[in-house]
Amino acid sequence: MTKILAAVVQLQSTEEKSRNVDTAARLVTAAAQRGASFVALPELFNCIGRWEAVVAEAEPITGPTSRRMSELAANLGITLLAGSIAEQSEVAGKIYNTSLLFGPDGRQLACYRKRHLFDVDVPDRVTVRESEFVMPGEEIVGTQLPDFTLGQSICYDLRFPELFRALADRRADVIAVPAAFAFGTGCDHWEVLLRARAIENQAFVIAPNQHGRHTPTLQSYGRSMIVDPWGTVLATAADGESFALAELDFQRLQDIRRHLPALAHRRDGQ
Ligand SMILES: NC(=O)CCC(=O)C(=O)O
Repeated sequence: MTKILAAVVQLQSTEEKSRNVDTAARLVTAAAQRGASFVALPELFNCIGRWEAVVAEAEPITGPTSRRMSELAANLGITLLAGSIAEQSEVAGKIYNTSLLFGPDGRQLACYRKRHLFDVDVPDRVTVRESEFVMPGEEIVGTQLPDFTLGQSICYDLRFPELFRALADRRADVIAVPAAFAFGTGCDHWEVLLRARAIENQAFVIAPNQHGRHTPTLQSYGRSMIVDPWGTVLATAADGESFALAELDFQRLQDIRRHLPALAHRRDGQ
C-alpha cells in the first residue's frame, strides 16, 4: 500500500486523568471512523499540569492508560501512538516521559522515552525545569511497520536535529513529535522546526500538540500538524480539542528522495 490516512489528535489535557483519557478515546475513535489507520495523541495526554500531580499519576508501562490504549487500537484496528504518559521510574519522585506505540491487534510495538528535557527560562514566555521531575531516556527508537518505518521523538526533542538524523539513518519514513509545545515559544518556532525536520530528513512529520491553558501558568500552542517530506503542511488542527487528517503518500516520499537525493549527498557520513 502506498497511501494511508493519518490523524493528529489535539487535546487540552488537565490533571483530571479519567476525563483526559475519555476525551482522547473519543477523538481517536472519531478519527478512525473517518478512515485514519494511524492516529497520534500529544505529550502527557493522560495527565498534564503541576509536575507534582503528573508524578503522582505516573503508571507502569503496562498500567491502566496503556491497557485502555491497547484495547482502543485493537477495537478500531488502527496503529495508535499514545503520545506520552508519565511512566514510573526506579528513582523516587521522578518519572520517564514515555511514548508507546500499539498495533492494530493491540500489541505494544515500541516504547520511546524522551531524551531531551525542557529546562529553560525565557523571560515573559516560559520557565520550566523538566529534569527536576523527569529522567532522560537513552534509546533512539525506529520501528518498522507494515507500510512505513516510524521514528519517535517527544516535543523538546524537536530542537535537536541530530536525533532526527539518527532516525533518518534508521530509515524513518514518518517521524512522530507528540508535544505539549509551549505557547510562548510555539508561536515563533513550532511550524518552522517541524517543516525543517521534515525537509532535511525527507520524512513525513506527525505532530499532535496540546492546546490552551492546562493550569494558570502552563499554556500549549496547539496547531497540531502533519507535514510532508517537501515541507508542505498537509493539515493543521483547529484550536481546541480536535483532530486533523491527512493522506501520507509513500510514492511521493520515494519520488522526493529520488529527485532530490540530499541524504545520499552527505559528506563523511554526517
Ligand atoms: N514539553 C516540551 O518539551 C516543550 C518544548 C517547547 O515548548 C519548546 O519550546 O521547545
